[in-house]
Amino acid sequence: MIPVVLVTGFLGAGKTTLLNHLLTAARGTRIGVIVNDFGSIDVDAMTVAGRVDSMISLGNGCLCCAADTSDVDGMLARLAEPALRMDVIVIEASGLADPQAMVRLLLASEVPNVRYGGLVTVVDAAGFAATAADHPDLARQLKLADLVVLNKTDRVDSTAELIRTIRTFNGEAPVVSTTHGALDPSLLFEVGPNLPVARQLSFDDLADHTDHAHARYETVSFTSDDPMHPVRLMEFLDNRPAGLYRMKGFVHFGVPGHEDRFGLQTVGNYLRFHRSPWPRGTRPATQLVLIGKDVDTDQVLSRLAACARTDEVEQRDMLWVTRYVAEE
Ligand SMILES: Nc1nc2c(ncn2[C@@H]2O[C@H](COP(=O)(O)OP(=O)(O)OP(=O)(O)O)[C@@H](O)[C@H]2O)c(=O)[nH]1
Repeated sequence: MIPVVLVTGFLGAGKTTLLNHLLTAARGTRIGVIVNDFGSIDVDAMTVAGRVDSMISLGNGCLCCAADTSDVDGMLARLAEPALRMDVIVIEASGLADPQAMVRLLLASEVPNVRYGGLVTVVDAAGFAATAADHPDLARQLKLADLVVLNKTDRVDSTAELIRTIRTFNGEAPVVSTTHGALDPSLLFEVGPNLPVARQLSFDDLADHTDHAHARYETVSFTSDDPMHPVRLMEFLDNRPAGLYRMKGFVHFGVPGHEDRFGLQTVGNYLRFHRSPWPRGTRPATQLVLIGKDVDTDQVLSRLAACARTDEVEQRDMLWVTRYVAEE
């Protein structure tokens, strides 16, 4: 029986980072991955690709909104195909997905050689207080968790109080602190002999979900083949609308000496670029996914379009960007 581990967590908590870590740290384990990304550009899938044995992307879909079990079973059956010799299947839920609905789908699966392997909830230690106050869905993700990963602990002074608060939502699940999702894979699946036993859901847990979080958020994608102007893009980023909770993707500046691909991540006020070469065969282009609440998407898209380069760019203009480039 192949365990199916569900990874959930609020937007930007570090689910993809955790998944990438698992894929790297458990190289000997064959991990099948289902990525449930929002937006028409599958940025997470692009980041994950290349490191994964087998991956299915839901593209624009949402697992918890899947019409019926057969959709989910179709994906699980593909990954559980004996020829693939999978040891574990990990599903990265979108930050907005309803874990309860997803757990229910997995428990109802009729694929004979898979079993539900538990729910992991990733929490952003730095953003926890603000997120918990605004988003009741986080409470639900915590309540159902079999394991809580308290991530981004490098961004807080102490975790003791946070762990106490998490315990008020879920007194049973272990809380493991991590930075950059560096969780020991054996906590999730069989690297050693001990398998985690998923918690049984109560009747109440299985009740229908009503206030589905998606409705309150909007996702919009921006793409442009024209290189972006570093100063104008940074002006946009410095003044991004308050409700624009999350941005991720890749930016093409094409400035001499800076022709690389600039991966962009924003979570709340946090902003970082990661620099890397464009994968061979890819045409440089800017591709961004923006997720927000009460954001005027037309205005955001036209503001971004206005950041495309029409006039000359000095090499030193890139300094506005490079101060946000993360040290690898
Ligand atoms: N400082 C710090 N940054 C982190 C840590 N873990 C992840 N990040 C950064 O946080 C940002 C979001 O991480 P992701 O792994 O993409 O988060 P996610 O939960 O998959 O995001 P969504 O799929 O949009 O919900 C990225 O810029 C990561 O590099 C950490 O432990 N410390």
